[in-house]
Order: sequence, then C-alpha cells, then structure tokens
Amino acid sequence: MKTTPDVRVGSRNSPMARWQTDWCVELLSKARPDTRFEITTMASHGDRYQGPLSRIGGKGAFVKALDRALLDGEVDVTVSCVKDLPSPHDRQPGVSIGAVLERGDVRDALVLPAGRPPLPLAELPRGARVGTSAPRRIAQLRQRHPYLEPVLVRGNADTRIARLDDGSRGLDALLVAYAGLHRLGQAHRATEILDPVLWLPASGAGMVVAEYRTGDTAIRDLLTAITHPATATALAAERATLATLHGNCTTAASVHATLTSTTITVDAAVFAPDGHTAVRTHTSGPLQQPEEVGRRAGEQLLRDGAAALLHALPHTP
Ligand SMILES: NCc1[nH]cc(CCC(=O)O)c1CC(=O)O
Repeated sequence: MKTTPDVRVGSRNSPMARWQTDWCVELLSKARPDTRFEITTMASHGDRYQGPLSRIGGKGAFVKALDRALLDGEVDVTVSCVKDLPSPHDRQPGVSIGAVLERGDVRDALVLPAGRPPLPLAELPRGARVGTSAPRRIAQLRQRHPYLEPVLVRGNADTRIARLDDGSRGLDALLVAYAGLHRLGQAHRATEILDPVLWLPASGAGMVVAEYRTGDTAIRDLLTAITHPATATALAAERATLATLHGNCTTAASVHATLTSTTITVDAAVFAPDGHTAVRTHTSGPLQQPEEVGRRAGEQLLRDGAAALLHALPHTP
C-alpha cells in the first residue's frame, strides 16, 4: 500500500495568520482527504517589533522565519496574506506562490473605541487621532481628511483594536482591513466600510496565498488544486503593476484588479506621502493577459510621474 507523507504547513502565530492557515488546511484536507496536514506556528520579527517596519527591512520581517523554515525543509508550505509579502522584486528566491485562495473583501473599515457613538470617517471631529501605519492609508487621510491626525500604530489587528479600546494611545479611531476584522470575528466593530472607488484599497487586499519551495512539484500540484482562478488572475495583474513600479513598504500605492468574463481592469494610484499629489490609472485588457495589463498600468503611472512619488522618504518618525 502506498503511504502518503504528511505535509507540514508553516504559519505565523497571530490570530489572523492562524485563521488563514486553518482555512488553507481545511481546503487542502478536502482536496486530499488521505493526507495528514500538520501546522507549525512561528513568531515573526515583524510581529514582535512594534516600531516602523522600514527600520527592520520592510515586510520581509513578516515572512523571514516562514521562508527560512521552508528553505530549510522544516515545513513544506507556508501561508501568508499577500499584503504582508515583500514586493515581487524583493521576494526571497527559491520561494514560489502555489495556491491563491478566494479573495475576501478588499475594503478598509473604520473602527471606533468600544462604547463610542458610531461615526463615519467624514464625521470625526477636527484633530481626531486615527491609528494606522500603512503609507497608503496615511496619504489618503492627508488628502481627503487633512484635519484628522494620523497616528502610527503597528501590531497585529487584534492588538491594535485592544489599544484603541484601552485608550492607551489616545486614539479616536482605527483604519483596518475589513477582511481582517472578519477573520478575527470582529466585523461588527466596523462603523463604516469605505467605498473602494473613493478610498483606494491595498494591492493584494483580502488575498491569502500558500507558498512552497520552488521545484517541489508534488507540493506545487497539491496547491494548484485549491487555487481560486479568478483571484490568481487578479493577483498576477496587481503584482505585475507593483513590480513595474518598483515600490516598497514605504510606498503609498493602491492597486486593484477587477474582472469581467472577458476583461481585466487595473485601477491603481500612487500618492505622495503628504497626500497632495496622486497619479492614477484605469487600464483594461483581455482577461487572458493579467501580467500584460498590470504592467501597462504600472508603466502608465510611471509616465504620469509616479517615480518621483515612489521613493519619497518614509513619513514615519
Ligand atoms: N497590514 C497588515 C494586514 N495584512 C493583511 C491584513 C488584513 C487582511 C487582508 O487584507 O488580506 C492586515 C490588517 C490590516 O491591514 O488592517
């Protein structure tokens, strides 16, 4: 009788990461009922360190431990949300994306301290302290609501909500991903879900991927079985735009691919850190050519002056 080897799946140990990994393993178990999957959790430097990410090498800090475990053969698969991966051109060689899971909500949400009247962003009073550390959110706050005060808050989404509620940072509100709130069972805390046409979403928002050691074809085939094709197409386009822009974790950019049955459209923007300048594009093409459409969107932004905005100094102290 053929024995099936176990598959070891690496995850960060934050509650959101665990939710994502459990979901992925559930899909894998359905696809391969005869295989036993085992989850190994690990702490990441990006989770432990609470200062600006740009000081510890950017988003790589989230996936370094996962990448090392993968490359050392301690695990066969790692699960991450796309937003926490480094830009495509900075990605660790030897690690490939295998599965792209169905996209969740791309929108950002506003959360107020427990017990406060539920106000939308536009009704927060002058000087209200809005917690976020994403350059994209800070730039849009400065552009659309310049009378509000962005406050740098890092940490896992659940810790950020705890800090909002305990008043320790004097925060009046938090901007977070609505998909993340869902994953933490906290969707009811959103007092407003921001319209993605007016408040632009993060590239890769709401997407979870499973990665593997490049060349491990057995694991690659396993991961292909649980890929959501439309999400994979959107991811290919959004990553192609980012790769063309050569942005990093200090870049305030938004990339959002949407699909019809025949076309793919990339809406993308790059903001100056102070929110005063933004270049935007709306680029469409055939559904079969996501990379091409994504690249054209990036090139259009560069032609319109995005490069000067991209490498502005980090705005965080
Ligand atoms: N920046 C951290 C991060 N990475 C992914 C999500 C949420 C889930 C997702 O959009 O995939 C979050 C939380 C947030 O932005 O509030």
